[in-house]
Amino acid sequence: MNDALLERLRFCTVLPTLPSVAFRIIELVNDPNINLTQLAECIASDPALSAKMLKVANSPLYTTQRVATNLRQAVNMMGTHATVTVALSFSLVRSLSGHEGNTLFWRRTILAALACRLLGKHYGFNSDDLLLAGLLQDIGILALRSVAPDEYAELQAITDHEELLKAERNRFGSGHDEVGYWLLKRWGIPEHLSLACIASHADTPGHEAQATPLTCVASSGYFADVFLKGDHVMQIVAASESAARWLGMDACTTIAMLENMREKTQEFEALFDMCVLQTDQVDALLQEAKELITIANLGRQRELEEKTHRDVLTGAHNRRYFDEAFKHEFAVASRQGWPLSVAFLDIDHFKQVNDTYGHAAGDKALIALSRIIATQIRGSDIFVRYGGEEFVLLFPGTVAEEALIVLNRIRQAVASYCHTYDTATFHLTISAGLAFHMDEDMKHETAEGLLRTADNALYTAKQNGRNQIIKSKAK
Ligand SMILES: Nc1nc2c(ncn2[C@@H]2O[C@H](COP(=O)(O)OP(=O)(O)OP(=O)(O)O)[C@@H](O)[C@H]2O)c(=O)[nH]1
Repeated sequence: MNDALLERLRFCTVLPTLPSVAFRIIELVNDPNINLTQLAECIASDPALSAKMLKVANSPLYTTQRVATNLRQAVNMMGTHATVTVALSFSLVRSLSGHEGNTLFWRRTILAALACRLLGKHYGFNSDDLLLAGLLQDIGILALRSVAPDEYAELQAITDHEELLKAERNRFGSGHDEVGYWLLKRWGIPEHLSLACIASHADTPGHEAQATPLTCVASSGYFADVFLKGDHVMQIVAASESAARWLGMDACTTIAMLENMREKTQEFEALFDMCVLQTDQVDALLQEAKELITIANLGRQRELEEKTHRDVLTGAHNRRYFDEAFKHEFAVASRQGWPLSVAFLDIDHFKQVNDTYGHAAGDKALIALSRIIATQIRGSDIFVRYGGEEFVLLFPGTVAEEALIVLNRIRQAVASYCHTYDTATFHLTISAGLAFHMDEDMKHETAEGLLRTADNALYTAKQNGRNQIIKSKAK
């Protein structure tokens, strides 16, 4: 930490300090032989804290079937560790918040602590430790305010937390993260908790996103800001980004966490005797954010699916898509007795195009041809690049005669199209074999069998001189 600031902190007589009960509790935290009786006695010495502990033990946050009617029972029910951390949390907030309970600082601190607790629960960490770490993470702000009240007052207008930290570093040489760490060490707070101050402002995770108690603290401030700042949707985006960066949490889970926070806020307000939420707009905004994220996710998923189902060169469906779709259409047609026409298409003498004009000209021709075919079919028809210069057309719900009309239309459109490449122009033709499924005399046992019939018909079309469609004969 900056030396000059350290000097000022050391000699400051009004630094925030904890009530004596909190110091005794810290001593107990560091004592490996701590027992529940000692702890209960320590808390009992502070009537306000005792009442609070009883309230906490019976609150929905610590739901158990039993009700604690006295402090001893409450401490027994919560166990040593939870009692220590919760008692420390409350005595800390009570003594430090003083008369300024509802300032932005305390509202953000309480909300961030709530976020820490819920994140801890979500990832299976000790949620009481995380609650306390969340409460402690910005304690350095109080220290800086005590040491330089006038100078700090000038930073008061900065509402963005990261901007505030930058301004502190400019003004004092160190920010509230380092100052907080120093203060907590001085109080004797265990290292795993005091590190929360530093973690809350680490620049980057330094490793791949991974949920740890410290990365929970690091993202908790962003969760709190969703409820505090005017531009909620931007804050939801920031919370979602930070949760992804630190914890690897997806956007839907982030929204669910925020909803959970919203639900639990009232209980928290009651426990800390503070009013932290000032707007009921949050509900509507969370709903809106949820819808936006769902739509974005669906869009992304569809885009991805589309990409994996399409041939890159021509945009036609690919073989992987066809295998699934064909199996499905064949099964539906067989079950319902619906007609299904299938055509195998092949470009005539395509090798000559490559050999004469080059592979790039062949590619361009494949693209043009695919466009022609795509414009001649219905949305329910399935156009597939089966491989190389071979294509398959599936016509669900279409009898062979209708499919034949479409195929001839395609054949004519292809034949009349003039391809250009550099200065060269050329024409192409296609041949196709058509097979049909579901008439009494044209039933196929399997999808593969149906495709084979179409392939055989294509072979006949080639044999017969190309540029023609052959409809397979009834068996
Ligand atoms: N440019 C280009 N050519 C391809 C692609 N895929 C396959 N081909 C070519 O398509 C040609 C197919 O040739 P063949 O199977 O001999 O058939 P054909 O010349 O069309 O003759 P017929 O089918 O008998 O009328 C080969 O030259 C392949 O290299 C591709 O993606 N791009």
